[in-house]
Amino acid sequence: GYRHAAHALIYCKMAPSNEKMKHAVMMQLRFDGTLGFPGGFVDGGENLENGLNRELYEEIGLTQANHFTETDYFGSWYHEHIRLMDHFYVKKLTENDFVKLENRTLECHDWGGETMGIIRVPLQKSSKNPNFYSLSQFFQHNFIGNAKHQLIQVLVEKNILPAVDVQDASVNLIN
Ligand SMILES: O=c1[nH]cnc2c1ncn2[C@@H]1O[C@H](COP(=O)(O)OP(=O)(O)O)[C@@H](O)[C@H]1O
Repeated sequence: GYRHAAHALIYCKMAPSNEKMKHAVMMQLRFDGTLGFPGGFVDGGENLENGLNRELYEEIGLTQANHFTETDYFGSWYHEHIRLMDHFYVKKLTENDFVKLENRTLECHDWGGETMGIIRVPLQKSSKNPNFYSLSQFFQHNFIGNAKHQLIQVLVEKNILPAVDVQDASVNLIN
């Protein structure tokens, strides 16, 4: 047998007045020092979405109004070496709801334990050097499991950044 986990990428579109950041994408600094998405193990008997919503309440204070459902399902990956089936969900929130979650994190059960920080993925281009993507530096960090791959796939599929820019940032370290 194997265990199940569920993780979520939450993002929002920023107000048009925000010229540098068109979107915000949430990730977290985990207790083990790596970057990943909020979420965790789903207990036996609990359905995936219920498990995910429970984990997201503990980590970022997700409330009923923003609960994940089957329509937010993105895909699953099996990690043979640790016998884990990881289920991935993606949801777009309003900027207001996104910011509320960021702020609530500091008062959550898991703060300072499993969750060492909620961060926004740096998506902006340098104003001085148009070839420079903050993302290329960001990709140099260590990510848990296939979180980096999940991030890349969502950035492209949800049209958060042009595919060519994501590709550039993932193959070139420019600074
Ligand atoms: O963002 C992610 N993407 C893919 N897999 C992840 C991510 N975060 C954690 N995992 C994997 O799922 C397992 C369970 O998730 P959880 O967040 O509870 O981590 P933990 O067991 O290290 O506390 C982890 O051991 C890790 O292998």
